[in-house]
Amino acid sequence: MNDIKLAVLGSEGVGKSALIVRFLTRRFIGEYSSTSECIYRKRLSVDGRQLNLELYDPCSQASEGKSTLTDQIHWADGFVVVYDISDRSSFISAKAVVHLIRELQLGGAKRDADTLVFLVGNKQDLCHVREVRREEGQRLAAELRCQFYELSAAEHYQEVVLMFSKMVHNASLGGKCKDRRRRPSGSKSMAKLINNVFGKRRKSV
Ligand SMILES: Nc1nc2c(ncn2[C@@H]2O[C@H](COP(=O)(O)OP(=O)(O)OP(=O)(O)O)[C@@H](O)[C@H]2O)c(=O)[nH]1
Repeated sequence: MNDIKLAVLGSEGVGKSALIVRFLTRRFIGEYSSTSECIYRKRLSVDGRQLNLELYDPCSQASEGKSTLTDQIHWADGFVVVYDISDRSSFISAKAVVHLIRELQLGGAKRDADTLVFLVGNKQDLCHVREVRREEGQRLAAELRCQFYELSAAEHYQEVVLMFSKMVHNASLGGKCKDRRRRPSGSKSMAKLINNVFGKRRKSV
């Protein structure tokens, strides 16, 4: 069975956990406990093939033994790089992350690399306080050779599932799945994912 490793990256509070939880549980839950980075696992069937999906959710807070962004990029097959459309600084961070992915991929001769980086503008429901125009996201994605999505983990279940499904599909093509790489850190089961919910104290939007 093949493993697909996806990293969901982006600056603090952009909604990385929210997107992952939406995809894995169908639910949007306002607050998440994530004091440590983690990997969630899901078994999927794609085009009749059984796949083990590993989804890496970094924790933005500094913690001892935390993997570096470079470790995370080396580990993953595909990347969902998230920014918050109501926070321009998160857009600038997302751009830097995609640049780093491209830089580290240069030596790696990864095939199909263009299809394995998605730029995602999250929190589309906050368009009344938007700081990043959709066209800017589209332009950046074109410049960086990424696929672009603008959506809302809070309001768009189908879009979130479609986005992750497309990434899984892309990563499953062409023998992209790597076998043994160092895991960025610990892993978590679905039970732990559920346990994380409600634990984190954070300002709601
Ligand atoms: N309005 C709105 N709020 C969202 C959306 N997605 C996430 N949030 C909120 O944004 C805050 C941060 O969400 P998280 O999923 O914890 O963000 P994160 O990127 O995992 O944050 P770190 O783990 O600190 O890096 C929470 O209060 C969420 O409820 C969205 O689509 N719309």
